[in-house]
Amino acid sequence: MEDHIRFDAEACTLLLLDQRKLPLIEETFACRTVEDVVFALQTMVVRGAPAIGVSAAYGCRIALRQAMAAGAYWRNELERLLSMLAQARPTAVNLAWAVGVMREAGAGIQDPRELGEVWLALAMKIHAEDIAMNKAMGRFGGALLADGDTVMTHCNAGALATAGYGTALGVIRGAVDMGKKISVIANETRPFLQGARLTAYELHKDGIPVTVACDNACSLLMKRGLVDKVVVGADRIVANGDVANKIGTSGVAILARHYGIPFYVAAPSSTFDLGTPDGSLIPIEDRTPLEVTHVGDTRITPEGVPVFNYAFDVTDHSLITGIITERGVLSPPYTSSIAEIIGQERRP
Ligand SMILES: CSC[C@H]1O[C@H](OP(=O)(O)O)[C@H](O)[C@@H]1O
Repeated sequence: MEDHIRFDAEACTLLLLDQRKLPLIEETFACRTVEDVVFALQTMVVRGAPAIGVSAAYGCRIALRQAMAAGAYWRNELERLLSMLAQARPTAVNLAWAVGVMREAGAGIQDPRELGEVWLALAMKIHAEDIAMNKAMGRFGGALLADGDTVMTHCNAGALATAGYGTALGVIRGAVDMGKKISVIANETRPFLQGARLTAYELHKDGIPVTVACDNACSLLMKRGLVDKVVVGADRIVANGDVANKIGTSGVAILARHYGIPFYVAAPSSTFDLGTPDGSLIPIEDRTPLEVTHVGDTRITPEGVPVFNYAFDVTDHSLITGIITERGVLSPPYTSSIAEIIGQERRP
């Protein structure tokens, strides 16, 4: 599934597999303007921290084409569009990282045509490198899984959340590629159901045994010894190893610690934010109530009753057995292992 994000350079159009409609409908959503890209990010046509970063990189190229219409003022218009893009979703650091990398590469280039060529090449490099990083994570992480393991995941950290192959699901795929028999329990992950709809879709297509579980079955499944390890993705990992990920992740981590089950996080270096010292400072996206009050078009809560819909939570670094990256597996104390292995160098 390495083609769910495509860029038509001639039409300067980003083509996305519409993840809102999976698994029942496979449909492409075309982004011809920055507004289209922002809409796709905010409504989760495309979602998942690395996939958001790759899409934003192509979004910068679209912003340049759009800004050219402003004539002599194209730089001002470009900056307005880039700022709009960078603010589309607040928690996944990959979005700001990708726009920042593009801005840095374009600094000092006066000719918009030259800038367009540089940005297209860089966006394609970010895209290709994400797949390569996923496969490296698969090798490092796959070695941590034992033949016959049942691994619990939360949300979707697969090919659909990245440029292809996946972070947490990349670890699963890496172990399978090593000849290990791995089964997966995919937490459905209310309210957007990334686990039930997207992880199950990906793994079933790959022929990897997957069972969907209600989010609130987690403790029972662990207590009954049905979970050997947990592997999840991340949206932002900060300097002390605290991890922002899909809402519910911290609860899974607390239960895993209670039941003595190893809890791993898989993420590329582009998901690290060394400028933020701890997880209390990570912005948590607060999404539309409609995702909670409705299932599809059907209302399930009474009119007038408020709901919480925080999209992420923060797992304390003390609950994490290891952080799997494309540069190796980080072990506690994370403040030093992150500084040593990830460091400041996170450029593609
Ligand atoms: C490859 S990790 C992706 C990460 O992003 C997901 O959030 P969302 O579906 O809202 O973009 C989830 O937290 C995943 O772990």
